Formats: sequence, C-alpha cells, structure tokens
Amino acid sequence: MKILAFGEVMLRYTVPEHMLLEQSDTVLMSTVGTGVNLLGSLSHLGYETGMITQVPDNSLGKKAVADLRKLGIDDSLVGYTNGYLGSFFVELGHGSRPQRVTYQDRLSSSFCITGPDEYDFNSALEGVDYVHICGIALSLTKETRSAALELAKVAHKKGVKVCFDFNYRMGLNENNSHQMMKELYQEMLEYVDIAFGSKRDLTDLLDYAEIKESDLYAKFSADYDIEYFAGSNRKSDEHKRYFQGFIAHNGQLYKSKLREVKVLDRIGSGDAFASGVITGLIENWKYEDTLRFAVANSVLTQESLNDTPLFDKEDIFDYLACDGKNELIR
Ligand SMILES: O=C(O)C(=O)C[C@H](O)[C@H](O)COP(=O)(O)O
Repeated sequence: MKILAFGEVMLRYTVPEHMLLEQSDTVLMSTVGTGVNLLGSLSHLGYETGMITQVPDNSLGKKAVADLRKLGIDDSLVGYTNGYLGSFFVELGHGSRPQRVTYQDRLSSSFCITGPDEYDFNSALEGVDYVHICGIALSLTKETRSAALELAKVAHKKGVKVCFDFNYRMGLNENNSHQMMKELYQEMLEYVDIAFGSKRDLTDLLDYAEIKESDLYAKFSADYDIEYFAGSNRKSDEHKRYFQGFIAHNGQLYKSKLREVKVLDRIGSGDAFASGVITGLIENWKYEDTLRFAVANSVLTQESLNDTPLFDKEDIFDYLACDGKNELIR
C-alpha cells in the first residue's frame, strides 16, 4: 500500500515553555506541513509513503528532506529549485489564551513558485494507491492551484484514490474572493474520492444551506460523487474540551463518542485524524472502529508537542484498551 502526498513542507518554529515570541530568545525547529504530518503518521502506522513537493536547493532544503527521511517518508519525488522554505512561528496557548500561528515568507517559497510543468505527475503516481492533496494549495498561488488541480485530474484518470483535505484557512485567503475560492474547490471536488472537512466548509465556502448534518453530508457527497466525507468536531463545557470524529458514507452518518482532550498543541489534529481514517479504510475496518482509532490518534497528537503524529498502531490500541487512563508505561 503506497500513499503519496502533495503539499508544502514548512519549517515550524515553536516558542518554548508556553512563552510568547516577545518573551523568548530561542525557538524549537521542526519540519511539518499537512503532507508531512499525514505521511509521517502513516509511515509510523506501517505504510509506504512518499512526498511530492519542491524545496529550495540549499541547506534548508537538505535539512527539510533529511527530516522527511527521518519520519520514514520517501523523498525521491522531492524537487530542488529556487525560492525559500515556507515557515511559521507557533506560540502555544494555555488556559483561555489561544495558540497562535504567524506565517512568513510563504508566497515566495519553492513550493509556491512551482507550477504543474515542473512535476511529472503521471510517473509519480505509478504504483500509488492513495494520493493526498492539501487544500491550502488552492489558496496560495496560481502555480500551486494549477499543480494541485492537475495532480487530482491525472490521479482520477489513473484510478488512484484521491484524498483531499479542505484545510480552508481564513487567514490565507484575505486577498482571494469567496467566488474564486468556491469555484476552485468545486473544480477540485470533481476528482475527489475521500474528502476531509467540516460542516462550515460546506455552508460557508460552498454555500450549502444549513440543513440537518446527515442530510447536508449526503447531499454534498451525492453532488460531487464523494465516497467518504470525514471530519471532526470540537465541543467544550465549562471545564473540559472534547473531540469527536464523523464519517459520512453512502447516505449514512457515523459519529464517534466525544473524547476528552487536554490540548497541549492543537496543530496537526486534523492530519492525525485523517491518517487514522485512511488507515481504517485501507484495513477495511468497521466505521465505528475506524473513528475510535482516528480520534485516539488525534487526541494523542493534541496532547503531544509538534504537528506530526508519531504513534504506531500498538500505541493507539494500548491507549484505547485502557481508555486513555494509563499514566505511566515502564
Ligand atoms: O501549511 C499550513 O499552513 C499548515 O497549517 C500545515 C499544518 O502544519 C497542518 O496542516 C496542521 O493542520 P491541522 O491538522 O488542521 O491542525
């Protein structure tokens, strides 16, 4: 089973000790991004993975690619070119203070200035079972938009399962009109088999009316011939936060129980959930079991520092077996 992901590889600078950037003179550096997180997780879950992207032809690019290899991700489809490595700073939240992400350099990164002609999608997809495309590519530049759409089109034609994460970020779309983004997502969805997103993506971005959740997901899936639509919800009461997953398939809506989460670092929660769902689909698990697994992977990731989930199947099954109540393993 081989999974390929297309998206930007980014350097993440995390301010230590829950400090604000202004308070700190040091940062922790890691290599992340939707594809990196998803594939890093899937390679820990036992599958063959590869990243298709572009990085700068300098030591930053070499560092990023060395980190991919460290995560178990094949780097043979990574191209080296001009440009920068996109990066962002993370200030961790605490209590009622939210976590904050500040992007920099993004639109002139090597990934953002590379269009479809620089990739050989047809040969990249040989022997690939699933390809994952990050929706952020639709928000960035004309090069990333056309590359993402072209990849989806080629994969669809070759019968490779296309996974697509809406990953719609308001902050990255301030200069893009609603109509333009809606049309780009609609074009992409024509090629998609498995979509990851939320109710808000359907109502606010694709302008679906607010109807009963199960009817909304069934209508969306029928309109674009989507085999699976999956995503997560967050709920909170006065003192606790909860995470829940759903899968909509064939007109049915499956939902997990709410699982309490004590968030240390919420970035990567969606990617961890997605890799759990893809695992369940690969393994043909029941949807209820797939959701339990995907939610556990996401909760474990949110209770760990950094984006990339590093849990293997045994970690997740052990966690589920004790219902997350094991405090010490030794
Ligand atoms: O490229 C970007 O702008 C990103 O935000 C990449 C992020 O590292 C992950 O995709 C995390 O996304 P979540 O799993 O939804 O928290």
